[in-house]
Amino acid sequence: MQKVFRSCYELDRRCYASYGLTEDILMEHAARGMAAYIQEHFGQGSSILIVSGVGNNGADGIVLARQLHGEYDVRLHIPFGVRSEMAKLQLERAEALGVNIVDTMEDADIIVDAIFGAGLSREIDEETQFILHKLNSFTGYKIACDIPTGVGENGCLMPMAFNADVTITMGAYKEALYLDESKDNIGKVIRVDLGVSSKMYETKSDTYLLEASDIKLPSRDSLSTHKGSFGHAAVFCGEKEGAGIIAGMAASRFGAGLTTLVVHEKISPPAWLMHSTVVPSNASAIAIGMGLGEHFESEFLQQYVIGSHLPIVLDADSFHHSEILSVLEQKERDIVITPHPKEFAVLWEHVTGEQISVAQVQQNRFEMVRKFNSRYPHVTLLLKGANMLIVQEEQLYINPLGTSKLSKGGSGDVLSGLVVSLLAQGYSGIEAAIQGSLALTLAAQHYSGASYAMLPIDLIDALELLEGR
Ligand SMILES: NC(=O)C1=CN([C@@H]2O[C@H](COP(=O)(O)OP(=O)(O)OC[C@H]3O[C@@H](n4cnc5c(N)ncnc54)[C@H](O)[C@@H]3O)[C@@H](O)[C@H]2O)[C@@H](O)CC1
Repeated sequence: MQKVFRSCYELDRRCYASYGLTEDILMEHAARGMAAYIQEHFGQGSSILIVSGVGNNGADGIVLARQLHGEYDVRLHIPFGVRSEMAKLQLERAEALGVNIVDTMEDADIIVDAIFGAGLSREIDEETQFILHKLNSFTGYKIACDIPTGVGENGCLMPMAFNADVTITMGAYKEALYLDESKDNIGKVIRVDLGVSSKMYETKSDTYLLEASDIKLPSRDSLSTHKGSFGHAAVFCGEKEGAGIIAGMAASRFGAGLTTLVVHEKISPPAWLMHSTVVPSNASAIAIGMGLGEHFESEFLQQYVIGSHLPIVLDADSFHHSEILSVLEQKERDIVITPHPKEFAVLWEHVTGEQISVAQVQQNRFEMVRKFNSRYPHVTLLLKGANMLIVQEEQLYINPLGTSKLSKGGSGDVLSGLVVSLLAQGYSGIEAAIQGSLALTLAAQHYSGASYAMLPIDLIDALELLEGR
């Protein structure tokens, strides 16, 4: 798990004030990080086009040009001149060394975008957009310095951006790198140190980036166990029964000792899932909403969902049921909610009366989940998306490991099943959401078929592969 920050300017300032470092030292390390990546992945003599802007992001690019000059075929393009003191100083040094400064941009083995980074504060103008379109059309491997040009401080496109294969980010991970809208522009993210280790550079943060190594799979280490040792997940199966069945299968496959589908009428689930018209008395967690429709009577929901004290996962149709949403007020209960952006907009209107569009949710994902959390801090919210956001008690976790293989009906039902399974096995709400989301994304990564072909059952099967990875 890594810390994530909204901005690194304060962290840079601390390096100067507390550690006696200078901008020059930090910048030398920023460029060194990019140079090391290039030296590791590309042979000497490869051509590199570096496009530098007016400020310190541009200065990083100029330093990189100096560091690689002589070893690589470096071409430095500075379309708008230089403005910051550091950029001026770095340009003087590069010129003294004889770095090749070019007036035009041509394709190269490596394209480095150092036009705007953390300082981008408004939409980029047409000339910059023209440059970016040209850079994006080149075939060379694309590296963004710190943050791709055109990605704003909250991660939104302003209005378009450099399409990086890799973003080499300076000092610490930034929130701007994890908005769904710009995921394709960011590419892979690599963080580099700026002259002190990340432990010394970083301060406190309430936002974390989840990594594959954070997964903690359900433990079956003890030998003296029976099915009752691993909890009993009760999964409501509504009008579209397939959704509940998928969730039930995922719950069972992810370790729940018993899984029961709570049904209204007879269905034909797989033989290894039980079904019942009531929530079993020994259930240890429930999940409701997947394909629910209007299947269950109010009194039934009152008795088995709202009146229950069991840990609960609310998904899908739950967000359209104001009576089910009364569960959110229950502070003594582990509650995990797993809306996708459209469901979040519906939920938001229920809880605030304020109408918001899906686009508004998507452009303000971090802000929206924090606002929700300030109303319901005890509830674990998992906002689905290309980068899932999980929040509870002011702690926010980003799961960036999702893949487009998951963009298919049924993936969300699998997620609900994973989370209820973990709740049933005794995980807290926040741990169940974190671990369920990690298991989902890692299982998808393990699926080795074509990216368009994965079915929910493949995802459930891939859960088997997580142990011992
Ligand atoms: N201590 C430092 O200052 C360090 C800076 N570093 C680099 O410096 C970058 C930040 O540098 P800056 O703060 O100079 O910012 P940028 O270089 O990202 O932007 C330069 C300036 O452009 C102007 N600007 C903003 N939006 C614009 C727009 N749409 N059109 C035209 N002009 C616009 C702003 O005045 C901004 O300060 C980081 O991303 C990182 O790459 C790193 O070298 C680490 C150390």
